[in-house]
Amino acid sequence: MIKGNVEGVRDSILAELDTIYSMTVEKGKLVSPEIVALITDITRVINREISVSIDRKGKILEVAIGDSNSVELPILEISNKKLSGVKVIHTHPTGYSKLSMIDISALLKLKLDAILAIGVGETDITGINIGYCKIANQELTYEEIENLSLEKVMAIDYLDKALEIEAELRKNDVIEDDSEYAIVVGVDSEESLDELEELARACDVNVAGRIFQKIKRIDNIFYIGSGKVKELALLRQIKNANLIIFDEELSGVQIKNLEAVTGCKVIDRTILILEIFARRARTREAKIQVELAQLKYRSQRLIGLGSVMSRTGGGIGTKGPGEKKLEIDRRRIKDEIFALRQELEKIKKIRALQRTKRESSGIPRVSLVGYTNVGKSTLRNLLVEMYPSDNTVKKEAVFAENMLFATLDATTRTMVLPDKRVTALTDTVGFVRKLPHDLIEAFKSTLEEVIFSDLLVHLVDASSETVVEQIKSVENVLTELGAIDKPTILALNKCDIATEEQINKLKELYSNMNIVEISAKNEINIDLLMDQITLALPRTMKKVEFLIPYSESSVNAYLHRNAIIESESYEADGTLIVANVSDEVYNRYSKFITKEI
Ligand SMILES: Nc1nc2c(ncn2[C@@H]2O[C@H](COP(=O)(O)OP(=O)(O)OP(=O)(O)O)[C@@H](O)[C@H]2O)c(=O)[nH]1
Ligand SMILES: [Mg+2]
Repeated sequence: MIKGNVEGVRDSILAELDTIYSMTVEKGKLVSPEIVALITDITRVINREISVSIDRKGKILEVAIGDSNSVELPILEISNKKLSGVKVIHTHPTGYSKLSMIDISALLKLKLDAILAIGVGETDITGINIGYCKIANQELTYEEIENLSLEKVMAIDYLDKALEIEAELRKNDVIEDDSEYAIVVGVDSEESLDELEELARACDVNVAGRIFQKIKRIDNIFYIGSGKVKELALLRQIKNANLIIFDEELSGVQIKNLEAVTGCKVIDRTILILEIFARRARTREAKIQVELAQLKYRSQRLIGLGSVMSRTGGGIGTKGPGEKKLEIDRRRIKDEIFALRQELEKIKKIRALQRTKRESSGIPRVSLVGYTNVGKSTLRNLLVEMYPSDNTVKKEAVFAENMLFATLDATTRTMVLPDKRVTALTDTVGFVRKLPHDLIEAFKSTLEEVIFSDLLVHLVDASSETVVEQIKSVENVLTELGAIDKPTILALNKCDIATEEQINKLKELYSNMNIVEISAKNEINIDLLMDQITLALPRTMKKVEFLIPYSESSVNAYLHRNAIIESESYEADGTLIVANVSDEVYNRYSKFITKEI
C-alpha cells in the first residue's frame, strides 16, 4: 500500500508505485536504477515527493507520497548505539538535490543508514545527494555528499560505511544537540537586525552569523537577490547553522524556495515573534490568542511542517503553546480557529464583566505601556510595593526580567496615590518594532485595558541607542489601538545608566509632553512620577461630611488611610469628619455621610 498523501493521485499511478514493493535492491547497494527511474518519472507527473524506505537486506519497507516538500517516513525502532538499518531514497520535485532541513532532521532523528535526495529536472536527474550520520566531538551530525550521478551512486557499497558509523556510535556517548544555530538576514536596517538577534536569543537560538544587505527591489522568488542567496547558503554551511531567520515577512513560496536552495529551515521575524509569545504566554487567554495568530499566519503560507517534522522534529515554528503539533491541513486549521475564537469570546465576556465592576467602582486606571524590556514590570512591582492599597491582598510580583517580552498578560493591581485615591495599575505586554499585525489584532483584547485607561505612563529606556524609534513604534501601536490621544506621561527610565546628553535630547524632542526621568531599579524620582500621575488623573473627589458613631472605629481608621481629612471633631454621637473622598470611599460609607459640601 502506498502511504502518505495519496489524495488526488490516479489509481493507475498508485498501482505503478505498488510494483516497487515487489522489487529488491542488491545487498550493499543504496538503490536500484529501476526504482530511481520509476519514482523520478512519477514525481514529474504528480509534482510531489516520493520516498522509498529499504532495509539492509534490500527489502522494500515502505513507499510513500508527500506533498511538494515533505514526505512521510516509516516508524522505526530507534536505539542509542545503533543505526536503524534503513535507508530512505526520495525525490525532490524542485530539481534541487540538496538535503533539506527536514531530510537532515529525519536522518539524525531516525538514525537512518543513509538518506538520498534525487533532484528531478524536467527531463533528467539533476543530481543525487547522500546524507550519512557522522559523529564529531561526541555529537551526532551529518555529512552530505553532493551532486552525484546515478552511476556513481550505484558504484557505492555503503555497508562498510554503516558499520563504521555504528562502531563510532558504540564508542562514544553521543549527545544529540538539539540546539538551533541561526543565520540572521536583514535588508532594512542594522538596528532592526540587532533586535532580531535579541529576539532569536529570547527564543534560545544561538546566532551563528549574519548577513545584511540593503535591497532596492524585493525578489518574488527569494526575497533577496539570487547572488545573496548563494552567499547565504555558503555561510550557513560554513557555520553549520540549522536555521535561517529573515528580518522581514516572507511569502510561503519564498520560504519554500529558500529552504530548497539552502537546505535549511527558513523562518521570518513574525514566526519568531509568534514563537516567543507562544513560549511566554501564561494565561489561557494569551495562549489562545497566540495560537490563533500562529494558525492564521501559517494558513496564509501553508508552511509545510511535513509529517517528518511533526514526527521527529522540534524547534521553532513546529509547536504551538500547548505543545500541539500543527497540521497543515487548511480545513483543520479553520475548525481550530473557530473553536479557539469561541473560547476567547467566553473569556472576553468574563473580562468585560470584571471591567464593568471596576468601572462602577470609579477607580481611575493607569496603564504602563512601552517597548519591550524598558522596565515596566520593575516599575509596577515597585509602585505596588511603595504605595500599597490595603483593600487588595498582596499578590505575587510580576515577572520582571532582562529578556524580551517577559510580560505577556496584562495584569492589574491597585495602589494608593499620595492624595489617597485608589488607582488600578496595569502592566502590559512590551511592544516591538514590526510587531506582527495579527498579533496586535489578537492582543487587542488584552490591551483593552490600555484603551479604557484614564492615563498612560509611557515608559522608555532612556539609555537605549534606538529610543526614538522605540517611542515611534509604541506610538504606532497606540494609534492602532485608538489610544494615542489619551493623557500620557513620558517616563524616561534607566536614568541611572543614561547619559546626560541622552536625557537632554529626549527632553528637547518631547518638550510638549509631561516628562519625568526616573529609575525604577534604583528608585530615583518615583515620588515625582507619582505627583505627575496624581495631577494628571481626572478628579472625581468629593468633599463630604461624615458622622461616624464611636462604635465604628474601624471606619474612622479607614478614612484616615483612604481619604484626605480636612477637619475632625468629637461630638456627642460620634466623630464628625470633613474629608475629600474618591467615589469608592464615597460609595463604601455613604450611610455615614451627613452632607456633601
Ligand atoms: N539600569 C537599570 N535597569 C533597569 C531599570 N529598570 C528596569 N531595569 C532592568 O531592565 C530589565 C527589564 O525590566 P522589565 O521590568 O522586565 O521590563 P518590561 O518593560 O516589563 O519588559 P517586557 O515585559 O519584556 O516588555 C530588567 O533587567 C530590569 O532589572 C532602571 O531604572 N535602571
Ligand atoms: Mg514586563
